[in-house]
Amino acid sequence: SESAAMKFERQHVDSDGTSSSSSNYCNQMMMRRNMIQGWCKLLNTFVHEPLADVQAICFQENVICKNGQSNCYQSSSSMRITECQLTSGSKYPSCAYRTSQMERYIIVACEGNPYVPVHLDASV
Ligand SMILES: Nc1ncnc2c1ncn2[C@@H]1O[C@H](C(=O)NS(=O)(=O)C[C@H]2[C@@H](O)[C@H](n3ccc(=O)[nH]c3=O)O[C@@H]2CO)[C@@H](O)[C@H]1O
Repeated sequence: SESAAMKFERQHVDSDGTSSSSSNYCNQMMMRRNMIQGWCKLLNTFVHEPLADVQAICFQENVICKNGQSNCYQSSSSMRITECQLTSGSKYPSCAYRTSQMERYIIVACEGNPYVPVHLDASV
């Protein structure tokens, strides 16, 4: 089955994707990355940086996670991201997203050996 690290990459890493201004980016990507499974995910961030740069965050600034755990890390530089936010009129299985391209510091939770991102906590 899919590891937590692989799930993180599927859900959050789109290195080649430009933070495309196409308003359809999120509608396409949420489907393509299999995130419309049973319900419409409220919010999902895609990061447009090389995988190695995203993995390196696990060795950057240690911060407290939203859930109180201490295995979260904030990127030391801002990153190109696209935020996909569910629109109010959405009804599963037709999940419609608003596509917002941004530059943000991202906060990930890391686990395992090798110590890699397993969860995207927030962007600031
Ligand atoms: N400290 C930890 N250490 C290790 N693991 C930890 C830790 N914390 C959680 N997990 C695990 O991660 C798994 C998971 O899916 N968590 S999730 O909160 O639902 C993911 C959020 C994120 O996908 C998305 N979101 C959110 C904000 C944003 O800016 N961008 C954005 O995309 O929304 C989702 C809901 O918020 C779950 O198995 C949980 O146990």
